[in-house]
Amino acid sequence: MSETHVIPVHTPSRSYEVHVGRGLLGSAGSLVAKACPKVTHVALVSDSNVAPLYAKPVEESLGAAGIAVSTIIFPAGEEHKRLSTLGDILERMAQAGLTRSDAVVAVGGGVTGDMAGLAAALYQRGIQVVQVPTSLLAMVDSSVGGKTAVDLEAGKNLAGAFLQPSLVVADIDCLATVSPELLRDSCGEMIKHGVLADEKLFDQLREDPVCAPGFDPDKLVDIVARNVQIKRDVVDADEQEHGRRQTLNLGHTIGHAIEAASNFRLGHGSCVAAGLCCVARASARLGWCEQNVADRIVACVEAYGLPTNTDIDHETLLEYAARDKKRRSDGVTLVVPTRIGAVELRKVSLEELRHVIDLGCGE
Ligand SMILES: NC(=O)c1ccc[n+]([C@@H]2O[C@H](COP(=O)([O-])OP(=O)(O)OC[C@H]3O[C@@H](n4cnc5c(N)ncnc54)[C@H](O)[C@@H]3O)[C@@H](O)[C@H]2O)c1
Ligand SMILES: O=C(O)C(=O)C[C@@H](O)[C@H](O)[C@H](O)COP(=O)(O)O
Ligand SMILES: [Zn+2]
Repeated sequence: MSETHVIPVHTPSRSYEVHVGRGLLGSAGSLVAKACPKVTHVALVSDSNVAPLYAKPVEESLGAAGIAVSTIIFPAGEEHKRLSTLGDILERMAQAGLTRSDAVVAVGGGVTGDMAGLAAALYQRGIQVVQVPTSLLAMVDSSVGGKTAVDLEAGKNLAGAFLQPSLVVADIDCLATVSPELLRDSCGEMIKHGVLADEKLFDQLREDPVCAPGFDPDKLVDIVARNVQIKRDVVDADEQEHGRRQTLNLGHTIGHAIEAASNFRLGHGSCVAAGLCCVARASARLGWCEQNVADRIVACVEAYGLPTNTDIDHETLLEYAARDKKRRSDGVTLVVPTRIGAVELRKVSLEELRHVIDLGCGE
């Protein structure tokens, strides 16, 4: 059995620990009690797929630590990451009698973490949240860094807040119940991390695909921890995305557009993978990186069986991409790979973005 990694995060608004290991759900209660000593009651928020699998062990562990639990379950799926579901969660928190000294415990994938985190940010103007990610994507990305949001008709994550968690508990054993498709989808964000910060991780992911059947869970603990460190380094340096944190959006300008335009038919990680390939191809054509960089990225995404392009028409992609949160009056900041392990931010006008989409998403 591999060791548990404890990764400290230090942002201006909060410092906390991310625990990554195996068999951690049973310790969730004592970890919460230590990280949030004043909390006596939590709202455990989970979706309709994850709750039947993992709510009980977390409830029991919290109970054993002397913490009362009110469980709130919402219907699973990105299509429910909406203001209406958020409103329902908030009403149920109020009915349960949560006070400002209580907390939310999010048990689930990125949708649960984003929505439960936003509920915590809003409830009585802000209470603590603990993230217990159960999808690989949520473990390596969404549970860390404090971005919370719901989608609007106009696009992804357009209403949200920053709220750093007080604790993250990532139990790799939860991945045993994840479908091969979801596991593959989550790898999109890990490939992104390799491209933006760590060539060694990128090569490791390429040579030994994490989504292959029977992948060693102990090895996965180390890989998840490395991904968390990459994200932590960026979030520590720029909590609220004034500069460097925008690099974590690599692949997302086009990826989010694909996700919203396809009405969430494809998972988030798959859209990021396709968006990453598109921006890499365009970058090579524009001389922003060597052709070999784009070829390696596309080959890695292909090795995971993830999409490397989209058939959505370019006008629609541009429309959604223009509503991106990196849009300012004079254009959009695009994240561009310069080599494997490094990226740069490039300000492009909407006309230039149209050209990037034409070059990157063409035949
Ligand atoms: N806040 C951030 O920094 C951040 C970062 C990346 C992605 N995100 C967001 O995260 C979301 C995608 O996350 P996701 O892929 O986890 O989606 P998700 O939460 O919808 O989970 C995908 C599916 O897997 C199920 N599931 C989760 N864990 C499971 C388990 N252990 N066993 C069986 N089924 C399980 C869920 O019920 C769901 O049906 C998107 O909304 C994306 O925008 C946020
Ligand atoms: O944490 C971040 O910062 C990220 O950009 C991570 C992304 O993987 C994630 O999908 C995030 O939710 C996108 O942020 P958004 O601000 O573009 O919605
Ligand atoms: Zn993402």
